[in-house]
Amino acid sequence: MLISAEKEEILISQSPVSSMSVPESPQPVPLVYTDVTVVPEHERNELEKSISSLEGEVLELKSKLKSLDEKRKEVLNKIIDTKGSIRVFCRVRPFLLTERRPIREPVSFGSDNVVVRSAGVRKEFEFDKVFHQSATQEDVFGEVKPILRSALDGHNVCVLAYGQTGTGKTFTMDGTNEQPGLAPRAIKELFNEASMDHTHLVTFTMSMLEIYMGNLKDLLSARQPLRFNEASTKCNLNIQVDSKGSVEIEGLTEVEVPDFTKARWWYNKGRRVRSTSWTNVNEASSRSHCLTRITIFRRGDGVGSKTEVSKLWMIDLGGSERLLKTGAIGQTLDEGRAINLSLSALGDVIAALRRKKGHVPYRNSKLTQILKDSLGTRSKVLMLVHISPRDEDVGETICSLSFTKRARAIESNRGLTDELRKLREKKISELEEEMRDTQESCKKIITRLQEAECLLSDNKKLLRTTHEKYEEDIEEKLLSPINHLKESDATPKSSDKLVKISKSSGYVPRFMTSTVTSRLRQTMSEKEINARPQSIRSVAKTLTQLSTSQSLSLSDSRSRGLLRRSYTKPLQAAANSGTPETPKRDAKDTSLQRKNISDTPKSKMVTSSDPNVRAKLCYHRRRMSSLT
Ligand SMILES: Nc1ncnc2c1ncn2[C@@H]1O[C@H](COP(=O)(O)OP(=O)(O)OP(=O)(O)O)[C@@H](O)[C@H]1O
Repeated sequence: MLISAEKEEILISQSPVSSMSVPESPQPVPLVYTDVTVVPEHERNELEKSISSLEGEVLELKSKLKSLDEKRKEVLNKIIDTKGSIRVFCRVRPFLLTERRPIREPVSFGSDNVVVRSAGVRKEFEFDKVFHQSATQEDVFGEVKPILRSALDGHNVCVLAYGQTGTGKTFTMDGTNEQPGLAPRAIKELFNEASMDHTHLVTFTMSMLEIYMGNLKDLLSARQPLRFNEASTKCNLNIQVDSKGSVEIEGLTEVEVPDFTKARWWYNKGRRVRSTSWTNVNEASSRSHCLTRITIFRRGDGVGSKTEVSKLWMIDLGGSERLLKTGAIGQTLDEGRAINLSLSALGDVIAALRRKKGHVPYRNSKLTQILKDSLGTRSKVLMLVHISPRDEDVGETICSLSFTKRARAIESNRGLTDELRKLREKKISELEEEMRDTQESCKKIITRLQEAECLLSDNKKLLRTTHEKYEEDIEEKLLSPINHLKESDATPKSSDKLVKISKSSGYVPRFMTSTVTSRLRQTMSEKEINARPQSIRSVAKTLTQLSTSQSLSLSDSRSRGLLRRSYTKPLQAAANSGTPETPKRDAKDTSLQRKNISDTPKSKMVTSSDPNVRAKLCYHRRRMSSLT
């Protein structure tokens, strides 16, 4: 926004101040030169009006956005509940380069079912979604994304990777640098979504831990033990449940993650610690469960808004091998038992929740104790079961698939009649349509909100810049009358531009009419005059104040009277009394006042610090040389 500036100069006829007295009216009034910054009052008013209307618009848009956000939340929740708040996906690992592909593959699959053939027996398992061997990390993440939105909406969310060793759990959760997995993608998505939330302030913290043989190990702790069984304050952490049922792990490191880069850094650190500790004990990572927790703090931007806290757990579970088949003994057997116990406890909890059974056996393992508040009724659970395509792994594959069968959130499609299935699909697609519409409306409002906020901030900056500069100048002049007068001294000489004002004509140009600030200064000067300052210095100050008032109406007899009084009384009093009340410097001040100021005023350009605003403002130098 450009504020137009006017350059106006006035010449007011004068009689020199050297006489130390002001003759009675209609004698000439002392010469006063001034240099003031003018932000025309009407423009300032317009700016203030625009700011207040923008503020109103921003408030209105935010409230619309809030109600749309509530609607979006509700619709998403319905979609997730209709699909099932505990969903189970299956991912089939492709054959590795080192693996021999059998002539007749034991595992075949459709979009939501897997069929396993073994020793002439055919077993079919249904899932919410099956990811084929060719499915990319992007495809998998696409299905997980809606549940992340749920986490940001305040629900606790749990994403678990389950399966036999070597079936791709870590590949799905962590991925590689070229093909990042669910965890880094999810973290990135959370930051993305948070940055687009205009009604809440969203912040995140991160924790990582490992469960090995029933012990908890803090993966982000500054001090890491070399071995798992080594004494460490960060091993064997205690699990606490507060009165609201919220689970907390005592002493677990929780780091603030302000952005994705920092979050990724911590995540990689935790993964490194995990692999290092496992190298040291010479074991494979499948012997432990690795848990990553992102805690989400979501606070509304209104005064007194509460902070909602929710958790997103991303868990790479230990391998679900059958102990008899592996022929494990000693520590390996113990580890296998511990893993199987906790996996079986997890299966029991999920099955109890699915059946909506009164008692849910959370206490049977550390894993289920930790996840108690994230597997419950208000939570969303996503289990990704991984299977191998190999002939040799058929037994393990059937075991894994049977485990997840228990965990299915909704009645399997097989249990539904065709009609019910169609109805369910129709409902989901209607809800998804509603969701798209709501999101579209949200986007439009966000765009307008961003524009309004940007304009508002520009206008505020502009108002502040001009106002501050103006106030600064006034302050400077009030504090330093000598400097001001010196500056006036340098007033340029372009007399041809000067405007003569006749006192008798009563004509006052528009720019001389009072503004808010000038009235303020006038009041200040009046106060000072009324206080009858005794020193010349005070007189000089008063004069300066009067002179800086760019719009003091000189046709006003009161103003002229003030000018006269301010010049005569204190000076005369000083002269009459003969008291050397006036210090040398003050005498100099007076002589400075007497100086004829004749330089041409320079119009300064003030540009807002914001390059978008670029408002040019002229500083108006006004000359009040004489009153005729
Ligand atoms: N979908 C896939 N596409 C390509 N390679 C895969 C895929 N899934 C797994 N792999 C590869 O298979 C191997 C084993 O995968 P991964 O280590 O992720 O299995 P895991 O189930 O986590 O094993 P463990 O339980 O021992 O940790 C890795 O070399 C991985 O790169």
